[in-house]
Amino acid sequence: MALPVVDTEYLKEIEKARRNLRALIANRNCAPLMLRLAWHDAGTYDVKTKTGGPNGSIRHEEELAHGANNGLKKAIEFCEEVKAKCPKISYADLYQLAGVVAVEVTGGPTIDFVPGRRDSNVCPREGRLPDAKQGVPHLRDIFYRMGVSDKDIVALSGGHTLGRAHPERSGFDGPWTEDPLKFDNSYFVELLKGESEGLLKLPTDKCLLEDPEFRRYVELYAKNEDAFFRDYAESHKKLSELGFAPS
Ligand SMILES: C=CC1=C(C)/C(=C/c2[nH]c(Cc3[nH]c(Cc4[nH]c(OC(C)(C)C)c(C)c4C=C)c(C)c3CCC(=O)O)c(CCC(=O)O)c2C)NC1=O
Ligand SMILES: [Fe+3]
Repeated sequence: MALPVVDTEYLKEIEKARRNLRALIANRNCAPLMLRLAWHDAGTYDVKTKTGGPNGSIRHEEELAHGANNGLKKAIEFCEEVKAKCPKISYADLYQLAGVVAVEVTGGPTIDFVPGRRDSNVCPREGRLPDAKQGVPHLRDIFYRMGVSDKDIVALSGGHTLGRAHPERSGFDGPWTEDPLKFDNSYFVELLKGESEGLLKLPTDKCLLEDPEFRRYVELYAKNEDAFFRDYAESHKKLSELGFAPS
């Protein structure tokens, strides 16, 4: 698929899509779902083969059918409403813009968004996203394959400040924090507090406490929300631009 030409016309379309996404996310309360959609499209990147990544391929049935993507069809349908009003935007840009807007409207950091991602019809094989039931070695295998660092792994896991797990989607149940629609550093505060009635901790969340390299960032972010916001914004941008060299 052709790279969208990022001219003033395209930039105007991006801003129109941003406004529509703000309205959609506010009206449907779907910020967490949209953030998960953005990650699941971007998180398939393989830095060695330069395949996968934020290229809109998740819109295809083949990839939506992957186990880790259970429940994301709803997010794809929500984005179709915006695409209908902003036909020039690539799906790749639309899904990443949705993730940026989801963080912004729930009180998180402003994330720099550079448009121009190309859509792909090639779906990566299942298994590129992390398996929530595994631990430290698996997390590093998956995220190093994307080409990101230990700091990125911890900062991005903080995205679980939003939303909840659903038994019919992943088999897990419940929110990670007391306010699943507020983007803040409470994910890390809860992680250090230990088990709390009604709050979820995935094995991949808990394992961040086991490894000293991960744990030092958990402790920093639990103490210093500004540091979390700064590092999260940087890691979010990095993941949303994997394989995409902004022109
Ligand atoms: C670091 C490893 C990691 C794993 C294994 C992971 C797994 C995971 N993430 C979520 C939901 C989930 N995940 C996320 C952000 C998210 N997810 C994600 O991991 C990837 C994509 C790399 C797997 C990243 C890097 C981010 C960062 C922002 C949100 C906002 C929600 C709530 C969605 C909702 O409320 O519907 C579920 C529950 C799905 C459901 O039942 O609805 C699971 C099992 N999330 C992780 O972080
Ligand atoms: Fe997640």
